[in-house]
Amino acid sequence: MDKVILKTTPEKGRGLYVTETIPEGTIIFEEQPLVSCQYSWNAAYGYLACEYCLRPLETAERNAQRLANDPGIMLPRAECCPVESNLVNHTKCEQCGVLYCSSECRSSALERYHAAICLGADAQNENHPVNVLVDFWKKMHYPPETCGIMLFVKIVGLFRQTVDPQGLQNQLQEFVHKSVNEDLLIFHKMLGEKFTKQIEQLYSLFAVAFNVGSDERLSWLTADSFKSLIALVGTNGQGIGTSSFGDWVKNVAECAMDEKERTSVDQLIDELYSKMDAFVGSFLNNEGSALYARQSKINHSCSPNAETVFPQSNHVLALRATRDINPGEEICISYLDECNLQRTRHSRQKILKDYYLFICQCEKCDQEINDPDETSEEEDDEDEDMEDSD
Ligand SMILES: C[S@@+](CC[C@H](N)C(=O)[O-])C[C@H]1O[C@@H](n2cnc3c(N)ncnc32)[C@H](O)[C@@H]1O
Repeated sequence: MDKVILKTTPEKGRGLYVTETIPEGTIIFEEQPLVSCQYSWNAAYGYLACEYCLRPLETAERNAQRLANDPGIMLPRAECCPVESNLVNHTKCEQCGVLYCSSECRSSALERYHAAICLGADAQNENHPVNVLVDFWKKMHYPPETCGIMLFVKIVGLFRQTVDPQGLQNQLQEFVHKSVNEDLLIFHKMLGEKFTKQIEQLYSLFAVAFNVGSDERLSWLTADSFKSLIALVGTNGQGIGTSSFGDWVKNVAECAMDEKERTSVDQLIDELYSKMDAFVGSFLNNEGSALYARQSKINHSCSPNAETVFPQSNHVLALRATRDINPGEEICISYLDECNLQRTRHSRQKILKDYYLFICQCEKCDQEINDPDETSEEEDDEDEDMEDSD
């Protein structure tokens, strides 16, 4: 029996609840996305990920060399790099050359969407309408990226190839939707004010690239539906980060080794992270985003009892309990990062309202309802900075 059920409440809409005790550390469920993609700038900067599942394709050593800008870097314990042992399985689309971590991923992509959107010999042709669209998007949305245009391109592919367009439409409708006015706010918050003005132009390029007007399966993709689709991704999209160097570091930490080797490996890791910090800053991962039907029903809490993780270093999401969860309790994750989660009720509510467009009604916010509506001096400064950058 499934230990998770869907329930609706007037305060938060749909949410996931558990039917039996879930001990801390349990993987509550795993989920494949409806669709996932690497961000466009991330790909353009040379971060190598499987086109289908976002698994890293660079060995940890090559990854470290690139991110630290030092081709002389050599990593010990090559057996701790999962990419190394899988290199023989790497493959590509024979038509356009995009890379896959395995023939299974290539087949899944081809069967689900890639056959309909493959650019073939035009993959590097910058004048091809799909490349013009991607380029336009990149000029609107510089790193740090929050959304990938390829998600929309792949959705086109899904609609062209599915045997059940209505079923796919229903799957999209199942994600939470906002009102048209809220959609505009989401664009603004996601991509900046400039984007709001350029959305019409983006839609024109999208419509040309995919002959939206003359493709029966895409006739629902009017300018307004396109905007709603972008807002849907803004509200429901889940970020994914994968890294072969990160995987190597984790695996090395679990290896048995003598003290001398441990000290030298730890020193090397510290040095490499410093070098990477100096060269690429916080951009260490292959990054992208995805839509998950089940995970998108999980509400936010300022004292969450679960977290989303990617234990297979690809787009397969796992929901892990971060404490024991009792029968009847709602599963909640945090939409805020660790740093914002530590802020006062006033600050947390403000960020959630400004960036996620809802008033948080979690248990912690309820308990702290009588806390003063003031932030510390430091938080006041940060709040002002955030408002300035809006
Ligand atoms: C990704 S969806 C989560 C599932 C959603 N409740 C549904 O009905 O599909 C995010 C939306 O859920 C609602 N939500 C999530 N956490 C909430 C909270 N702590 N308090 C109030 N509303 C919340 C907000 O409307 C938010 O925009």
